[in-house]
Amino acid sequence: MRVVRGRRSGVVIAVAVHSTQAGPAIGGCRIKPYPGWRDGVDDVVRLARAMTEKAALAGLRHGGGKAVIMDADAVLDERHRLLVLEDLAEVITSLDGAYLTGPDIGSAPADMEIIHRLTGGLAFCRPESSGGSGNSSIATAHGVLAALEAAVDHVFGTGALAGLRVGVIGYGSVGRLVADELAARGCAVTTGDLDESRRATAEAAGLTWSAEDLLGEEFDVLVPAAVGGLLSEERARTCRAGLIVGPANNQLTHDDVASTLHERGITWVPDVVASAGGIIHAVCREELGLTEEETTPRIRAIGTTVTEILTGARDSGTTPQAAARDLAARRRTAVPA
Ligand SMILES: NC(=O)c1ccc[n+]([C@@H]2O[C@H](COP(=O)([O-])OP(=O)(O)OC[C@H]3O[C@@H](n4cnc5c(N)ncnc54)[C@H](O)[C@@H]3O)[C@@H](O)[C@H]2O)c1
Repeated sequence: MRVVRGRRSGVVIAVAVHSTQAGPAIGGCRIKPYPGWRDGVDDVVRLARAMTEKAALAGLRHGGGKAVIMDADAVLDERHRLLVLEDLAEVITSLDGAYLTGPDIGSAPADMEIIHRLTGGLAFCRPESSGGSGNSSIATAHGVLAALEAAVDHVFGTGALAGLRVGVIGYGSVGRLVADELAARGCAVTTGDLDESRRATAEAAGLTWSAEDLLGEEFDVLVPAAVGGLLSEERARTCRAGLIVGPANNQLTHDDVASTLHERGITWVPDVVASAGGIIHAVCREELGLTEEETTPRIRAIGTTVTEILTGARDSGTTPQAAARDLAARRRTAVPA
């Protein structure tokens, strides 16, 4: 773990490397404000740990890591942003290849191009025009859909999506792709976003827009596609969805929430599985040199992993979270594909 105040930017940067057992740690760079630097450090540690599980479950030769840039107001002008990226690149370089970064909340492929250049290649998801795999949202959405199809099959005993009532929390880059695709497949999709300006696009795609708290509404499937930490103990006790599966990282405020959901008969697919499409795409395209056609089945395999986790949880009477951790540990010690 490195926590520094950037000598150029003055901004606090934390980089956590949780594991390099399977290979270099991989995980995005988050730029957002935190109440205090300790909150940012707590966040980076949780996120890095989740990345280790995500990489193991995805069968990647990587461990988990994460970077957070604790920008006071999360608005960096171009000049300041460059100074921050130079400071981050310096930290990444000092880790001697143990950590590879990528985009996350607040950072983008253009930032990765700069870090890639400054670190001699230690960043994923540069723009396609620069030889990278670009924005990961499409691949992440494909992975969520693969996870959702498998989970629907497991929970409702049918792979048919048409007619399901689905709530999508957050109509951003990934949420929009997932919501629109589900609507196109005949689901009754309700979505909502703090950003009301997205409403017209959603309604044009045939979705129902809701300003209500979707966690309290009745759905067959709930897709958390906004920020992490929406599922607290209290919300888990009142949630009325049959199945929860979505891309938001670190959806649970605490591990115990997984037990509460389980006891209430709500199937929760761990986000470390459902959100892995983007990272699988980046590694397959940029590191393994696979084509899009060769990469797609690797993303679709998220569905097989979901089935394995949910079946394992049912057979052993544990939560999907416990089953996912167990499977991640087994895959980490096996030789990854
Ligand atoms: N983009 C990827 O490839 C990727 C990969 C893995 C995980 N994720 C995770 O998936 C989630 C969505 O990612 P994204 O790239 O679509 O982000 P995004 O910023 O494009 O979209 C998130 C949307 O959620 C909205 N939002 C925030 N808080 C909300 C709330 N409380 N209620 C309703 N809406 C709210 C925002 O206004 C925004 O429109 C994030 O948690 C992200 O960390 C994304």
